[in-house]
Amino acid sequence: MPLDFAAAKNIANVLTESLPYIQQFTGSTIVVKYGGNAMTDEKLKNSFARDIVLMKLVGMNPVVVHGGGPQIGSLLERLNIQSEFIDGQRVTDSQTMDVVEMVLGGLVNQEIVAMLNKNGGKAIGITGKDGNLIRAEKLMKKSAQDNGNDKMLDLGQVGSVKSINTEVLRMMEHSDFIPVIAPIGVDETGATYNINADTVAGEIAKVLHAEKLMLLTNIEGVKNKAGKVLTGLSTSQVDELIMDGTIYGGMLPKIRCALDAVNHDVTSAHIIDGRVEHAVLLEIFTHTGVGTLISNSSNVAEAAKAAALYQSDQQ
Ligand SMILES: Nc1ncnc2c1ncn2[C@@H]1O[C@H](COP(=O)(O)OP(=O)(O)O)[C@@H](O)[C@H]1O
Ligand SMILES: CC(=O)N[C@@H](CCC(=O)OP(=O)(O)O)C(=O)O
Repeated sequence: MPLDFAAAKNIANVLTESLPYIQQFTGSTIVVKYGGNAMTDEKLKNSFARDIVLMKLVGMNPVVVHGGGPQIGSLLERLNIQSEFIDGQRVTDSQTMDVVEMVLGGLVNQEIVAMLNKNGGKAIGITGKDGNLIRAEKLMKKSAQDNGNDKMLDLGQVGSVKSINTEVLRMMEHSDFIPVIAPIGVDETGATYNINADTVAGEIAKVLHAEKLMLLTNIEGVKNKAGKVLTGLSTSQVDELIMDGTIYGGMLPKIRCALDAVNHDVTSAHIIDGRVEHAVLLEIFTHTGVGTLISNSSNVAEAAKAAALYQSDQQ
């Protein structure tokens, strides 16, 4: 078959565009929260796996943290166990905790490991219990005021992250292994906790001083009032969008964890559309990316990029 010069030139252009990013990010830690459609659609699953394996091959240090809310929901339904959410957190009694642990620590975690390995990676699945990776404590949630007093809601075995033991992750950083982490924590007594996956990804990115935190979701990115995707946001712009109600619901915990990360040594956080094939690679290796970049204004280079993107979005 004769060489298609136009197609070949296109491939060469893409490869050259990625070169400065490969040089910039070699040796960097990139924490990726994997969830949504990217985790259920067969084509997207493989494209995600190839992206992560390629990142490792070119010298980056990808750390995968996964969700699995819909998968937990469907097993609970099959078992006829009712499930309730308060502010995006699943109320978790001990029966529900067993299902959460089975689904996140077993089925979902091992499926991702197998998928990465099938695509040439060396993934290792762990939960927050392994090597005491995630020390958790019980999360008590404040509800709206009740007769002027704060009412505390008991969410059962839902946890917040108390500390992360980076030892096991640091070991993998200097090897071919790719960690795949299920968001389950443990306390000093050995009690198990169910933790929101975005929160775990953010906390891990913070302690590893990651270059990037990438949160895959099922929407194009953070949108403005008119429904247009905002490709770049600084922390002060995010505050404004929360105050005026443009960011609400499920996007709130995501943006809060992205903000917290960039305020604690993570260079940038990205909320990206996991429905796009190769979303992770496109975000890292191209000039434009495929979602919303959030950066701390004290990081001059990233903030300038975010501000420029925000300006062009407003036009
Ligand atoms: N400003 C905004 N831009 C984009 N999505 C928003 C915004 N504010 C609220 N949302 C909502 O947040 C949702 C994403 O959160 P969620 O569904 O909980 O994500 P995931 O399931 O990936 O964790 C979007 O589908 C959208 O309905
Ligand atoms: C406390 C809590 O709500 N935990 C989540 C953990 C999984 C998760 O976060 O999955 P997604 O990212 O797919 O939503 C849950 O039980 O669904």
